[in-house]
Amino acid sequence: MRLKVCGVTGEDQLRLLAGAPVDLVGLWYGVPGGPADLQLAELAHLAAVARAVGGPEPVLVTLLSDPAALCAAVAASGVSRVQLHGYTTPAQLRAVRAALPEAELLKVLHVRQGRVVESALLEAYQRAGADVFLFDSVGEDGRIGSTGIPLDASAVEAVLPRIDRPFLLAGGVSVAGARAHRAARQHPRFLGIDLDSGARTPDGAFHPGLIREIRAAWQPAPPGLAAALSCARLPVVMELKARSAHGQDLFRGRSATRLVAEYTRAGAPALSVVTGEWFGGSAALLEEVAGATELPILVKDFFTKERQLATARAAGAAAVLLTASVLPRTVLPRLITAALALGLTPFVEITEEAELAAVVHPQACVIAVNNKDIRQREQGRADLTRSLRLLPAVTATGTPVPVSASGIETPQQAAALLAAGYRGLLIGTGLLGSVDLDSWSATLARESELAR
Ligand SMILES: O=P(O)(O)OC[C@@H](O)[C@@H](O)c1c[nH]c2ccccc12
Repeated sequence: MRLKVCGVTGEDQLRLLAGAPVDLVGLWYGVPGGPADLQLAELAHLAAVARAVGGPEPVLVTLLSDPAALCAAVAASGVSRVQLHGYTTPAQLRAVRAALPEAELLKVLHVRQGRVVESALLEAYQRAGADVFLFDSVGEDGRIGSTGIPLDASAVEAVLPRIDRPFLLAGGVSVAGARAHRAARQHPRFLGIDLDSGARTPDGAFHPGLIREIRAAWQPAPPGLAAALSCARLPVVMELKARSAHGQDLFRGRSATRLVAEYTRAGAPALSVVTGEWFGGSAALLEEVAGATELPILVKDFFTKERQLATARAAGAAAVLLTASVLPRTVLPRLITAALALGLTPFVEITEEAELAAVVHPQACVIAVNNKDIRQREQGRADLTRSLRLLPAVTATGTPVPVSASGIETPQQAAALLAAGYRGLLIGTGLLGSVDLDSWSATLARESELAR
């Protein structure tokens, strides 16, 4: 995520921001009457200082849309990013694009009274050569730029399906505001945020501590389970399960935090936490794991109600287990849809091909074949051939990462399932019981290299 701080007027501010987590600084030029407006010479001087201190890169923020004036400002300052903050028309933007072919052009989209003022022109701006969009709120009185007014999330979300450029969000950006913009923050084209008043103490001074807090709050969540598995060298969801179905203690005195550290060192792309009581799990276990990792977390419990999914999400889940064999046929589709609406990946476990019929939106789900039988509380023996048998049917649903779960004990078994075409594995007991996790995962890496 990129963070831009707008309205810098002095060298001392640039030096202060060089030590803060800031990527871009906005220098105002051609903003008549604006509190941070600079003369051309000041703009050029501050841009030079910004380059010299090696901190955030400058952006020329302007209400101008005249190509000649903008060319002169770019030439004098050497700033190659231009934020067109006014009501520039697509034709004007096209002329600026032609005059400054190398510049990065950020077009501001104004949000006023619940809608994007330029909504009808989005495609035209894209065709005219806008590189980035920046949503900003307009004051009641029509004032634009650094209004401090919180940006309307639904107005932004309404137009996101139509834009194919990266975008920044601005307008009263604060720690508290991050929540309302969750959907936009998770959008693949979300580029970052732009702050002005939110970055300052009441006396107007920039405050690195505040900026750091806002950055942390707005940082998009880590990638979902499917993405994490697809990019992983070892696509193994490593599970924290306190007890086996037979009541055997699997943590053996190790804390959850310590296990998280061991799994992370072994290269886990994602973790699974069993919160179900049968397996000695609890909400406290999830809380401890969520506090100790940034990796996506799959929560394994017997979810039957939408409310439970929301609770899991709030506790830090990225994915939730939905067990096809124990959920009535009408309930599974409802829970899948509810999970997706909450931004959770449904991790749907099946044991028979027929159960796939109730899996809606398979492209957005991770579908796992459970090698044990959960209806017998996992007491029976594992049958890894079930995974091999069901793989073609699972793949045919269009799920991006078919997973084989349960009963995988050795790295050799794991490598064989990956070689057969599984894109992910879920392993608990085999890892928790191994004496040396690092060598377990090193063996798997070696075996799957050989199989390739
Ligand atoms: O420990 P194993 O055999 O590697 O299995 C892990 C996981 O699949 C298993 O814990 C599990 C599968 N389905 C569940 C449902 C609830 C709780 C736990 C589970």
